[in-house]
Amino acid sequence: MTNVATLDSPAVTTAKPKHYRPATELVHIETSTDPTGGPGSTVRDPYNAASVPIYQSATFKQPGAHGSGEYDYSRSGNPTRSHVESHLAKIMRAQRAFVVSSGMSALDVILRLVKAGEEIIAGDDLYGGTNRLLGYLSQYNGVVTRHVDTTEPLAVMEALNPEKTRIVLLETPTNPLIKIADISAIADLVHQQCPRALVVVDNTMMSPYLQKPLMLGADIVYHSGTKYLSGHHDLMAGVIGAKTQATAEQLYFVINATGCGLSPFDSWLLLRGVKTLAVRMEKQQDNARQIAEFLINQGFRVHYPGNPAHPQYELHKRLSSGPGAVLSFETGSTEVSERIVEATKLWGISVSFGCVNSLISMPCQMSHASIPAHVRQERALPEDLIRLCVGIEDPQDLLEDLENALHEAGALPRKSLG
Ligand SMILES: Cc1ncc(COP(=O)(O)O)c(C=O)c1O
Ligand SMILES: N[C@@H](CCSC[C@H](N)C(=O)O)C(=O)O
Repeated sequence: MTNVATLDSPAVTTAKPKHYRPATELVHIETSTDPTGGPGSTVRDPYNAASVPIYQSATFKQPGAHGSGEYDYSRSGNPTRSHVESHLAKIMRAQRAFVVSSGMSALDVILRLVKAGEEIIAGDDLYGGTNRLLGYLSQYNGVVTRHVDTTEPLAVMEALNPEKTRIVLLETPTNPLIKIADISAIADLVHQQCPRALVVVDNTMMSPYLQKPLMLGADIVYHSGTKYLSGHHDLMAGVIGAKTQATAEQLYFVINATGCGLSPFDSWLLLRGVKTLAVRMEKQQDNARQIAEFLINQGFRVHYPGNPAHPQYELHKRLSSGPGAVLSFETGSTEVSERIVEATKLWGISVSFGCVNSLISMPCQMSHASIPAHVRQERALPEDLIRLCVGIEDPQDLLEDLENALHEAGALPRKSLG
């Protein structure tokens, strides 16, 4: 059934997988010893291995001169990669999923669906690397991005151009200001006004455990698999979910043509990580709620969708099943923020998030440093912003370490805002 040289990728089935509750679904990997795959399974394992094997092979021998084997070359398809892709398709409620070498490479694959002269609409608060890639397309490929406030569906609507808009790219919550975009309302508007446009959601901060954008009207969802999906900062990966077979085929073509499919070993690591997503996310989120509450009580301006004072608290509750474990806060002084970051002992000073360890960073100097200072200023990204990515440690230790750092930096006591 495979046609690796052109559009279709190997090991694909149209069978509908059985759905369980989220924590069960993450652990339960469907395989079959049936040579035809079996119901709900896209990948067969002749030996019934309890852990999906790593097919560390670049090529696959063919049954004859005309090829026709299910796999021929790992750039085009690999059984370990197929396993994780079919598992993630089920979890994201996607028609098809693809795993690639990083979150940025997932976005790169998606953006290749846009031709010169067409336009992208994206947020004005978004990950620095995303901003950089969009800037590159504008400079070298003739694809302009209009940055708007995606917390306002009307702002998106006003930027839509039925002839030109090809992609509306949403991050929700945004990195690092944790703003929320109404995926459903925006998807409805876009589909009515620009039937050719695709609504693409970067769901990295939520993971499919907390939010499923394809069920909210998005056409494509992607994640940095480097973050929650793998959970241990021991690999780089990108995960794409497509709502329709037609979109999936276009994406697969680019992945095969450019060669960014995830390696067998990293596919295996990603699959192992995904199984514990529910327990990690529940614990990290629980810890994050406590940290946010502590900071709010100290009078800091905290950005966290679990905070009832967050301007889109109710909207986020409608879109997702939880606030997640990334928050940011302002201190009022870049120097004070630097001192806080450097005074922590348990919180690692590091970019990225979604790891079992807690991390602290200053976005303007780290993850978002590639956005020029004047653009950061125009977009009101505070230079003193501290981002916290909460891990699975004992929350009391995290709170004590943070409180000590705040004292050491001279950031406490502050007047409580109540
Ligand atoms: C929201 C968001 N999307 C995408 C990416 C890109 O992912 P990766 O680092 O895996 O390329 C990142 C971070 O790097 C991110 O924070
Ligand atoms: N030097 C890197 C910075 C990566 S930031 C990773 C992550 N998305 C985050 O928000 O912390 C780069 O230039 O991309």
